[in-house]
Amino acid sequence: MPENKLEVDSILYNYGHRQLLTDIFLSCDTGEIVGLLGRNGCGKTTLLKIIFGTLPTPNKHIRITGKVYTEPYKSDNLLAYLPQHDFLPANLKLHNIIDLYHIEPEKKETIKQDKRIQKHLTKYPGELSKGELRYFELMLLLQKDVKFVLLDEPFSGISPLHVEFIEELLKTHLSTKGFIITDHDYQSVLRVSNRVILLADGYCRPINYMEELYQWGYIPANALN
Ligand SMILES: Nc1ncnc2c1ncn2[C@@H]1O[C@H](COP(=O)(O)OP(=O)(O)OP(=O)(O)O)[C@@H](O)[C@H]1O
Repeated sequence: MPENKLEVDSILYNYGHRQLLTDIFLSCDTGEIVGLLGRNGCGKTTLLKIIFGTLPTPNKHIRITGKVYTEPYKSDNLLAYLPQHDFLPANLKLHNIIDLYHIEPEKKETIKQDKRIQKHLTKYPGELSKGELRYFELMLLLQKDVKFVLLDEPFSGISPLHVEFIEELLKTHLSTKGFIITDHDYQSVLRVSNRVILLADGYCRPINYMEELYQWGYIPANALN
C-alpha cells in the first residue's frame, strides 16, 4: 500500500461554450512521478489548478488518502503547486526569500547549504538564469511537508544539465511525495516519469508506448525514429 494516494475524478470544465475537460480520471501515489502530456491549450494548466483547488468548478471529486477535499490548497501539508511562471518576489534576495519562507529552520538551512544555491544567495531572482531559478523555486517547494506536488512546466527553457539537476532533486523526495508533472519537453517527462498520461479531447488516456503518442497526434511520426 502506498503511503498516500491522490485520486481525481469526475472533473468537468467549460470555458464559455467549449468543454475543455470531460470526466477526467487521474491518480498518483507516494513514490510516483506521473507525466501529464498534451498539446498546447488542451487544458493541462487548467487541470492542475482545479486539482490544487484555486480554479473552482462545480464538477470535481478530489480524494487524498481516502478523504475528499474541495480546496486542497487551503489545508496544510497536502499539495504544493509550481506555476508555469516565476512566482518569487523580485525585490528580495534569495537568502531573504528563504528566511521568510514558511518552513522549519533546519529546512531553510538545507536550502542555503545546497551547492547549486549557495553561490546565489545574495542575488535577486532576476539575476539567476532560468534553469537556476527553476531549481531554486523547486528546492523551496520541495521542502514543504506536503504529500503531492503539481509541477507546471518545470523543464521549460531548461538545458539538459539543469533537467538532470531537477530530476535528481525530485528523486530525493520520492519516498515521501508523489508528483504530477506537465511539460512540453516530453522526452524529459518520459525519462523521469513512472507513468504517462495524455490529455486529449478532454480525456486522460494512459500511455504505455511512444507509438501511442503518435497515434493520438501528440508527436510527429519522425519523433519515433
Ligand atoms: N481565463 C480563461 N478564459 C477563457 N479561456 C481560457 C482561460 N484560461 C485558459 N483558457 C483557454 O483554455 C484552454 C486551456 O488552457 P490551459 O492553459 O489549461 O492549456 P494548457 O494545456 O496548459 O496549454 P499550454 O501547454 O499551451 O500551456 C486554452 O484554449 C485557453 O485559451
